[in-house]
Parts: sequence; C-alpha cells; structure tokens
Amino acid sequence: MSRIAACFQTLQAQGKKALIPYITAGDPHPSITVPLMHSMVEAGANIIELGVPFSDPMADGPTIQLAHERALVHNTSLTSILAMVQAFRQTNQTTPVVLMGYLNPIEIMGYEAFAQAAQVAGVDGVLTVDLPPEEGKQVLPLFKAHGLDPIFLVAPTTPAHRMQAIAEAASGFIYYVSLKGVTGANTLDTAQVAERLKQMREYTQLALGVGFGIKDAATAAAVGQVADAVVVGSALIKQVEATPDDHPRIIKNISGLLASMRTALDA
Ligand SMILES: O=P(O)(O)OC[C@@H](O)[C@@H](O)c1c[nH]c2ccccc12
Repeated sequence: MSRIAACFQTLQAQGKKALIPYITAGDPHPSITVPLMHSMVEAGANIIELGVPFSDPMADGPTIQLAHERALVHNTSLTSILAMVQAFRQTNQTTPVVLMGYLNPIEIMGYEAFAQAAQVAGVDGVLTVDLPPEEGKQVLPLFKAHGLDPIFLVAPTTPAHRMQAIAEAASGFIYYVSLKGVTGANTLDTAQVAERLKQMREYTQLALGVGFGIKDAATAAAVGQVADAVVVGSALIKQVEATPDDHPRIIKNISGLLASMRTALDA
C-alpha cells in the first residue's frame, strides 16, 4: 500500500481528517525547507505538498507566484528538491510528500529519470497542474511503475465525464479545487463544496481533499466537515512573505497556524 493510502486509512480509522499544508520548496531560502517540513509535521500536518518553483505558475495567485520567485532566486531546482525530500526521509519515513507543480521541469529532467529519482528520494505523489489525465498516457504509467500516486485536480467546472476519467487515472487522493480562479482566493462556499464532493463520491472511493480559500481554523473546520482532507497554501506563504529574513519566526508562525487548524479539525 502506498504511503498516501496508508495515511488516509489510519486517519479514517481514527475518524480524523488530513491536514495538508502547501509550501514552495526553497522559499524564501533552500535551507529552511527541510526544518519547516519537520515542524509542520509536529504541528499536525499529515501530508506535505511541496511546490516545485516554476517561472510561469499560471494556476497561482500573486502570493504563491512571489514564493516561486523567491525560491528561484536561489536556484531551487527539481534536483535540489529531491535532495530535500531525501534529507526529510532520514528521520521521517511515514509522512507522505506530494510534489506539486508544472510539467516543464519534469519534462526537462526526463520522465523516466524523474520518476526513478523521485521514488529513490522518497516522494509519494505527484500533482502536475498542467497534465490532465487525457494527456498523461505516456507519463502516468511511469509514475505508477515507480510507486508515485498521480494526484489530479477537479474544478467546479469539471463535467461528469472528466470526473470519471480523473477517478480512473488517479490514486492516493483527488484534489477538489473549491472555487474558480487561482490560489489565494478568499471566498469558499462550503455548501457548494459539499454538493460537488457528493457528486464525486459516485465515481470514486479515493479520499477527497479540498483546497483554495482555506485560510484559518474556522474555514479548515468547515471544510473538514465535508472533505477527507483540507489543503492550505497561501495563508502559510503569507507568513513567509511577512518576515522573509527571520526563519525561526516563519517556522513559528506557520506551525502556529497549522496547530490551530489541527485543533479545529479534531474538535
Ligand atoms: O493557496 P490556497 O488558496 O490555500 O490553496 C491551496 C493551494 O495553494 C495549493 O494546493 C497549490 C499551490 N499551487 C497550486 C496550483 C494549482 C492548484 C493548487 C495549488
């Protein structure tokens, strides 16, 4: 069983929801990423979404775009990110890590070379924003052969037949994007999300995660009522943006926010 599947199985047995923080690797400096990953786990994170910085992150809003820029200043590459995951795995063999980003850096490394190196490093899943399942005929089998769960996004506008195609191609979990637009938006309609998740349930047994617009304990708890996992990104990156030169403070603030979400989810 994959580390992601095992994680959801354990949580479901405990009646708990997964808390999935997103950070951009190398933001604001590569030296913070591994310690930050460990601190997030201590604060209650169950799975880590690690963003691979890219020059043109078209699904991202201004907050995460700037995170990509800060990381790229220090030449954070896919190769260096795999080394970060490997370093994280030295002392953590249980928390799944999902690499999240765009196809271009993976294409440059080469699909086979990437899949192999990611598996060796201890990556568990890959979410490639601009690789829809229909276009993944070549890549997805390679991911699966190397034990990498392909994670896909479902949007509010995704029609039923695509939901079905996604459900067939996906493993690990499926990521429902709560609203139209880019990351970092701030209004999320929980009733609408609940309705869509119910619809998705007709196509899949996989865990359903929800992201976009979850920014504090209250929104995390509301979404946790209807989803198996909540993803939080921009609200954490804002803590990086606030004090980019003070790494202990970044770690403290991100951990504090996650801990408050953990408490609210478990209440
Ligand atoms: O930032 P938000 O609104 O908290 O949403 C999570 C999101 O940032 C994270 O999962 C993510 C970062 N980059 C993305 C690109 C596409 C979809 C999702 C993402």
